[in-house]
Amino acid sequence: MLEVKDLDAGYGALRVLHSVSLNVAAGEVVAVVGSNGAGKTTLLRAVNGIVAPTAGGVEIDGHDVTGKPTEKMAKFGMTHVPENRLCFPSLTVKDNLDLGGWSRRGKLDLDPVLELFPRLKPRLQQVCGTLSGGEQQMVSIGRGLMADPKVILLDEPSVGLAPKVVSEIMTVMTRLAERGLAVLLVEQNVRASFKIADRAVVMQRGRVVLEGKPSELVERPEVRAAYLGGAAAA
Ligand SMILES: Nc1ncnc2c1ncn2[C@@H]1O[C@H](COP(=O)(O)OP(=O)(O)OP(=O)(O)O)[C@@H](O)[C@H]1O
Repeated sequence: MLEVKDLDAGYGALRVLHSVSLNVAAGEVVAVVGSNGAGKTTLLRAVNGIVAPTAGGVEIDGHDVTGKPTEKMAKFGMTHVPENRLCFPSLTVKDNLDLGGWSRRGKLDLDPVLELFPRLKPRLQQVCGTLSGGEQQMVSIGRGLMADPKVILLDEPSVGLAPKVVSEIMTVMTRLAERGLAVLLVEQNVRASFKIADRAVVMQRGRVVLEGKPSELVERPEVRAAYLGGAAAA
């Protein structure tokens, strides 16, 4: 579904991504982990065209979408949930969600989002700024889903959330894959993301250095030392 081939990207003279390749099939969750500054956020931005790739390519379902503007990406079925919980604080939950459906043809349908996040149902008329951090993250993901994407890119959805909410959000990743989406998940929370990911990619200094099933990667001493505090993932 999503194919990233030899992608290079950066900011001005700073080259951040060096020939990054990965793919995500429909119904699969792929986690991208790596230390601060490894280039994970830049990877999602380059895949989504917010940062223009300088080499390499991005395909959705065989269509070349490299560097296309956001509205084109949405039309091809890609949605990006950025790190900073995009939630318009003075708008209601419903208005926030409806805004996410701008690129969609036909009628807006809140039901698939409310089915994933039942907690939002009684809060549809509440303004987003008064929600808890976890609920704001649900709105942010829900907004992305309103476009009815085939591919969803998520940048650290668990950051700053209580463990119970983190596990709720991770369960949603699995449910999205069950609905047939290709899920590309950037996470600092390696333990939580490895529990639900089908495959994982480890990035260092803008390069993919390891790739495999989480169950295989946790056996690697370098992965344990760097990301799991020396112990295997529970
Ligand atoms: N807008 C920008 N302008 C210039 N340099 C940037 C910009 N955004 C990121 N960088 C640089 O790109 C490199 C990779 O940053 P990026 O945010 O992609 O890493 P990351 O792996 O997501 O890190 P973190 O886990 O800390 O969020 C860093 O050296 C960073 O300083």
